Amino acid sequence: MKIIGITGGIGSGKTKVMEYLQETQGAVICRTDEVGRKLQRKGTSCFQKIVETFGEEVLNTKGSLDREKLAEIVFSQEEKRERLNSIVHPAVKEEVLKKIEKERKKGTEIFLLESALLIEDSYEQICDELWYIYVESSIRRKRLVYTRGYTEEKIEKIMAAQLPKQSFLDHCNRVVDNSGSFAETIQQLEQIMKDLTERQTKS
Ligand SMILES: CC(C)(COP(=O)(O)OP(=O)(O)OC[C@H]1O[C@@H](n2cnc3c(N)ncnc32)[C@H](O)[C@@H]1O)[C@@H](O)C(=O)NCCC(=O)NCCS
Ligand SMILES: Nc1ncnc2c1ncn2[C@@H]1O[C@H](COP(=O)(O)OP(=O)(O)OP(=O)(O)O)[C@@H](O)[C@H]1O
Repeated sequence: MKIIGITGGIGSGKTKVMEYLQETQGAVICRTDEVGRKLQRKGTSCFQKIVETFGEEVLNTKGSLDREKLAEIVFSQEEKRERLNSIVHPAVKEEVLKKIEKERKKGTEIFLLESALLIEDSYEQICDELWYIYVESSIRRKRLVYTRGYTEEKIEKIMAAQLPKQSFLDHCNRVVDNSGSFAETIQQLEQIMKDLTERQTKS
């Protein structure tokens, strides 16, 4: 099974790329954002630790995590973000490793793992390749305001909490430039898949 890590800054199109490869290549996909969200549900051990660390003010009226409120805190204060990361990230990695084992046993050929934080969390050790989905930050800002209704301020703070372009370039094996139309991105993805198939045939 080939494990490919899909990374890049917020709003670079990682999910869109993964969904395309899921549809066209039958790849199995795993998003750490989603895994994290499940592990933070009311009543879980992560949830418990978050409430102990951040207090009940990060809960909504239903007693679940108020993600917007928590985002406000952790994207403004590095020390708080590190505390949240230290609660959530190890649990996410454990879950991801379980999923990988399950798919390996099923005979899955391509497993795609998506996160903005693959490099920080040393997923290089788990992935056979890392792909950097690159989009110029001004275009990412426009897409995030338009599609998610994020404020410019929120986007700025999240971007500041993520690695700069050069670090992604230093750690990734391939770069997909998704700044243009998605049709242009598809062309790059097809080229990469062709290269992967050729390498596999040769080895
Ligand atoms: C702060 C939280 C509650 C905000 O939740 P919300 O549902 O509003 O946003 P979501 O989780 O979809 O994240 C949106 C985007 O923000 C970026 N982001 C999220 N967490 C982080 C982080 N710790 N550092 C840098 N960027 C991050 C990613 O690009 C992500 O795609 C949530 O992001 C969180 O718990 N983050 C810490 C855990 C984490 O790193 N999760 C993601 C990978 S495991
Ligand atoms: N080439 C493109 N042209 C226009 N819009 C695009 C393109 N690629 C992605 N988008 C849009 O940009 C937005 C962000 O893309 P997506 O959600 O895939 O990013 P992401 O990298 O997964 O974000 P996050 O870091 O939050 O997980 C989405 O609304 C998506 O439809």
